[in-house]
Amino acid sequence: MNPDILRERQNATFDIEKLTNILDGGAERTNRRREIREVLVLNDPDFDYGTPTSLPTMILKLREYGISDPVEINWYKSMYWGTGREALGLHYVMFLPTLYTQCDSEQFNKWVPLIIGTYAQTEMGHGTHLRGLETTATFDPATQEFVMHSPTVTSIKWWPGGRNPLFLPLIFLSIPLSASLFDLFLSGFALPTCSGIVIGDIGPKFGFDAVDNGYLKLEHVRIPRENMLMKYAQVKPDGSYVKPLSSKLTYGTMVFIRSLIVGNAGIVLSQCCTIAIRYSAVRHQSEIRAGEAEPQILDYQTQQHKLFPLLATAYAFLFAGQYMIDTYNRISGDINQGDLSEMPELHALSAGLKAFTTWTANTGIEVCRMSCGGHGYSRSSALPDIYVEFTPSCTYEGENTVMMLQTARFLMKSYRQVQAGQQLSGAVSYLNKVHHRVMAPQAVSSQLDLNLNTLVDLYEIRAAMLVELAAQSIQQESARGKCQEDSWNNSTIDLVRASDAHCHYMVLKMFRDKVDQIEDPGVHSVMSTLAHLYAIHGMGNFTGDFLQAGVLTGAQVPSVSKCLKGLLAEVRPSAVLLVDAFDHHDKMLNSVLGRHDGNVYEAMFEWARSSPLNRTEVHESFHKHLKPLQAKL
Ligand SMILES: CCCCC/C=C/C(=O)SCCNC(=O)CCNC(=O)[C@H](O)C(C)(C)COP(=O)(O)OP(=O)(O)OC[C@H]1O[C@@H](n2cnc3c(N)ncnc32)[C@H](O)[C@@H]1OP(=O)(O)O
Ligand SMILES: Cc1cc2nc3c(=O)[nH]c(=O)nc-3n(C[C@H](O)[C@H](O)[C@H](O)COP(=O)(O)OP(=O)(O)OC[C@H]3O[C@@H](n4cnc5c(N)ncnc54)[C@H](O)[C@@H]3O)c2cc1C
Repeated sequence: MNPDILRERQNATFDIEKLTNILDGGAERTNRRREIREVLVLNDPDFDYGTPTSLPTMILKLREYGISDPVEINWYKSMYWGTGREALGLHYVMFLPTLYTQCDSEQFNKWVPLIIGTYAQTEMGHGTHLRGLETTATFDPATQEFVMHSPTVTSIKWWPGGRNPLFLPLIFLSIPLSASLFDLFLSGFALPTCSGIVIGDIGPKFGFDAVDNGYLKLEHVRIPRENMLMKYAQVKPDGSYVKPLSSKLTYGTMVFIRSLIVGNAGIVLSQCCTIAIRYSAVRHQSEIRAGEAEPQILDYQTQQHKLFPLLATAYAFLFAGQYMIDTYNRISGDINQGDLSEMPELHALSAGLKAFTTWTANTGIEVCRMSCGGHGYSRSSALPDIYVEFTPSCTYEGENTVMMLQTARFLMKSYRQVQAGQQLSGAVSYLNKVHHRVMAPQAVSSQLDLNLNTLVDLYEIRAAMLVELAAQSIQQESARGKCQEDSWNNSTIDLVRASDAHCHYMVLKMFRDKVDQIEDPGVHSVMSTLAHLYAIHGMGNFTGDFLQAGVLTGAQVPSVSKCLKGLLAEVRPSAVLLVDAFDHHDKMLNSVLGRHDGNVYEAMFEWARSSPLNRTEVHESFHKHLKPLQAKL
């Protein structure tokens, strides 16, 4: 083991295993995760690490081992495929959940055990604006069929992931907005040459190469009436339409995956922090004091400033992900029972946190890559691949700006309710204080109060102020004679800013609440330091907001920076131990720089030597191109 990394692991001030257990949701979950990793994957003789041919093996193994819990499936898949994607991701996170939530019982029993599918909602002309989808589904009572049709070039279904040559069944969204199981295979359309079906691949993408994203054009294709997913809405044999309790129930799968994405952003950021911080512990470069040995780059304050706030953010997002999925499970359970009262709040929270966490993690991955210098740009670091696979999460499952505006819609509605004298509950209850002006700037002392609860309060006041400013912008636009829609559009910068601040406050509050639950003194101390770092770093990035909210004075601004530097120094001794607690296996990280043993250079040389370009002493291109050219010169 590299001596630097060995030294970093001495003198631990907290129990790493206990922190890993907290991240997993308990010691039993840690043990189960490791059992899946060590026994069911790494020590499985059939395991052929992450190669496409092993996809069928993985599916059969999941069935052989009886793994059906979504979290355990994710543990198995992430071990099997490492940081890469695999073609069936969409099947597990969108196709199956749609069948689980939108099929009636007869359809569920008929389809769920049998098929693998994809999710075809986006069209060439519309991905965000679902009410603008153009594909039509026209019911023909004479034949009890829907006639599916793509009337325009912009209505061609575009992007469905995992459209394999066998034509996966599709969850298909069409106008009137309803979901149907469009099963090319089971409906007898087994080949693209069938009349009415034009299908293909949309071509090379930025990344996401393990997933074949396709297109599908339909020309008056008929499918049985029974293929419409009829749990919430039905078309009866006589053609009468039974409306769902809410038209937004069809959007349920997107809310589910957005809720999952929050925790995934934390996982991806934790992977990148593991790689960058371990590498920074073994990389020596330049000098701090003339004539002394080159220091570990982790001892540079700028390197700590790049990585430690991201480390704190990774923990914050992992805890936010736990909160988000627990909230999703609770509210979707109520929805299943017909209680839709918290559906708007679930939508607003999942939409906002999905955007907030993916934007932050997306930027953070690049900071981690650049903090590793040239070796960060090598594929051996795994960082370029992680970035390429993660970055579309800012676009898919709800484009981030649009998601922030959905949250803003909920915040504005809540603000108007408070103005009308209503008492709010839930995540926006802090807006109650706006009405009673309790949000007035606190008499701030000359010293910054670093109590975590006080910091949460300051973020709450910042969010409330920005919500009020956005509402006032809309009111001012209306006062200038603008219609409601133009008043909204002319305030969308303020609205996104308010949603971002609301999400920032929510994430910090979740982090503080999680720290409060930690009983082990050592773990509580180090997590409290990270939560402080997350809060102070955000205050440094958005100082203007806190000044504008009257909760920070100009005289206090230097103390924010001073406090930040102190917290960086406080984290330094525990940095490697804190990424060890994420418990990412080398095989899954697949990163020369992030190895647990820190033996980067030897591994990098071996990795380079294995490059295809090094298979022969002289590359064949010399003999094929250069040598003949030399002969002519
Ligand atoms: C392994 C991972 C692989 C991932 C591969 C990627 C797959 C994909 O990307 S699948 C396709 C994903 N596509 C999307 O996410 C589409 C995004 N667009 C939408 O969700 C919607 O178009 C919208 C929410 C942006 C707008 O919907 P719309 O029907 O136009 O609603 P309005 O904006 O007019 O708002 C009306 C009203 O409805 C409420 N609402 C909207 N969505 C939901 C929801 N999901 N749940 C509950 N309520 C919802 C909205 O809040 C409004 O309420 P009020 O303000 O009370 O009127
Ligand atoms: C890797 C990948 C995989 C995908 N897989 C699938 C899949 O399996 N199935 C599927 O159905 N789809 C899939 N998609 C499509 C994805 O869901 C859409 O791309 C996404 O919903 C964004 O919609 P859009 O592409 O129409 O972008 P647009 O909405 O056209 O966004 C373009 C710009 O317009 C802005 N904009 C749009 N509306 C507003 C507004 N109201 N206010 C302010 N600004 C606005 C956006 O902020 C953005 O800056 C995938 C996409 C990617 C990248």
